[in-house]
Amino acid sequence: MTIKLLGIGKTDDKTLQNLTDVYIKRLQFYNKFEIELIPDLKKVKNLDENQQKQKEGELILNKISTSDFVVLLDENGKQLSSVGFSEFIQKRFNSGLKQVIFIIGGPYGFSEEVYNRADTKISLSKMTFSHQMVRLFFTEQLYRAFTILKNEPYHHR
Ligand SMILES: C[S@@+](CC[C@H](N)C(=O)[O-])C[C@H]1O[C@@H](n2cnc3c(N)ncnc32)[C@H](O)[C@@H]1O
Repeated sequence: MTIKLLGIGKTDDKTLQNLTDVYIKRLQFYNKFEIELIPDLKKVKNLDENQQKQKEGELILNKISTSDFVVLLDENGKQLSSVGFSEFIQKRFNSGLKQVIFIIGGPYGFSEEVYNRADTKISLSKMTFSHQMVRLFFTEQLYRAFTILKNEPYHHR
């Protein structure tokens, strides 16, 4: 099963990118993990909030296959412990899926169409983080989940 993280816009902060890269690299030992970044929309100043969400939503939906299990990272989603998240990942493996795709929204979140396509929503906190922070926090939590599933001494319960 491939695990993909889909986001919008590149990370312009080198420090955050370098930290995220540490976990991306570590994840390769456990599973096929890919990050795909949709380029930022051009001329966003001419778009209102809804138009931007709509356009980003179309780009996101174009990247999803019918067989994908789609998880939105959303502050209003379900909150899980790290052990709970590792169980969530294990359940996806057990279902024999080809790909699970986690999606980080744009500055205003997701369009209705993207919400409708989603299989579930997961929150990393009730607080709102920047999309670049979410890339780092998510990759670390996914790495942690694999170490929990493998009984490795990274996570202390
Ligand atoms: C700047 S936030 C957008 C916030 C916006 N208020 C919204 O309605 O989603 C950009 C993206 O980062 C992700 N994000 C931010 N905080 C999060 C959290 N606490 N848990 C999960 N994802 C989060 C979401 O994917 C969100 O769409």
